[in-house]
Amino acid sequence: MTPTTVSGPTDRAGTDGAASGSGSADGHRDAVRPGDGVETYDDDTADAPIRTTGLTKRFRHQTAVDAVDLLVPRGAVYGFLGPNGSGKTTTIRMILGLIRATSGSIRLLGAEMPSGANQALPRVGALVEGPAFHPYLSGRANLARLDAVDRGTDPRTSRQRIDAALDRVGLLPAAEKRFRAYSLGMRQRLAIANALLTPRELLVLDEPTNGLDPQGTREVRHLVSELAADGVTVLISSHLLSEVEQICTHIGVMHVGRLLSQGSVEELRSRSRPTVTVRTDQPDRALTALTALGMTDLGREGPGGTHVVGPLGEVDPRRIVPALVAEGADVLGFAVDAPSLEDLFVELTGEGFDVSG
Ligand SMILES: Nc1ncnc2c1ncn2[C@@H]1O[C@H](COP(=O)(O)OP(=O)(O)OP(=O)(O)O)[C@@H](O)[C@H]1O
Repeated sequence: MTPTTVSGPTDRAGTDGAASGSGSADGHRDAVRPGDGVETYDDDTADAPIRTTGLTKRFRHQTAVDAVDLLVPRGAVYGFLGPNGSGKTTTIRMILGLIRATSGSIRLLGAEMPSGANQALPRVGALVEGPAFHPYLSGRANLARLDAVDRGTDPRTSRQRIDAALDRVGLLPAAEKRFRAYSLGMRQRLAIANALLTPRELLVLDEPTNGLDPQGTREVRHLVSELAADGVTVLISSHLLSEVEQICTHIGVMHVGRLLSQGSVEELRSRSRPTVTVRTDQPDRALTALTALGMTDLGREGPGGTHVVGPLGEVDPRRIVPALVAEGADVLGFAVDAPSLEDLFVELTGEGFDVSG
């Protein structure tokens, strides 16, 4: 694949033609998607930096992206998640005007894409597949080279902007080191510095932690958090939930071209139902006690059916152990577990995220 960066009004943007059927996604707070599992946002999303409506891309007979209504609110760190091949990169490339949508519409920082590319893209820093860095040039010289070919930037301020970007990603002390001597994390931070050569309202990072070791992943995560704290909206794609979960305010889950779910992390977590597990020698009594509290869908698991398990529902967990004791059920173990986001996604997609990296 050809390495690509979009960092301002490049001549790639928008040259691939307009999205067909591109009705304007107006500022209304409309339903994100009329399907199961996809949330609407309660907050005001009229100025959402990214909003797609019915975004679709077909490659010959394959529908790589299928009617996706993506909504990235201002100030969000939006984790765009899904297994390999689920359509994340294709969606991102359409948003940035790098490929033509088959149908649907895209609003990027208030501009219709790709026709409004010149208006929107200078305010977007993007990392898609990584820029082509020269191994024998220093980090600084590499940025100077890329800055020089970006016709949207002012050459007179180049040095100053490069230093600011290197400083932003913590690479100023290593600015004169050759690129080939950089660690993977440093290389990725340099790529992000390239996307930050001018101030950006929105950063679009496609798999920025791909191939990084845990240290490099932490570096990128830390950098993204800092940028978000400065008010930059971030769309970050990953096939590894665990790599981005802790920095995301919002999450969207892609699966086979469809956006199965999106919403704030809070909303998604609130959808997961905590489960109660009681380990006891008297499971029948435990079942009686829990049923009397109003719990339903209870079952017995474990060796000899000694684990009584069921959803907590509306029951106050502090009432459970006293009720069990009052019923004469010895409590050998008691737990209330909230399912992780990972559990929720397994439920949604029928598969977990690729944990092999
Ligand atoms: N130019 C293309 N021509 C034909 N098929 C394509 C093209 N680009 C992507 N696809 C197909 O579209 C589907 C979605 O690919 P895409 O790269 O968007 O997924 P992804 O979620 O970004 O996965 P990954 O994390 O592996 O990049 C895949 O089945 C891929 O093979």
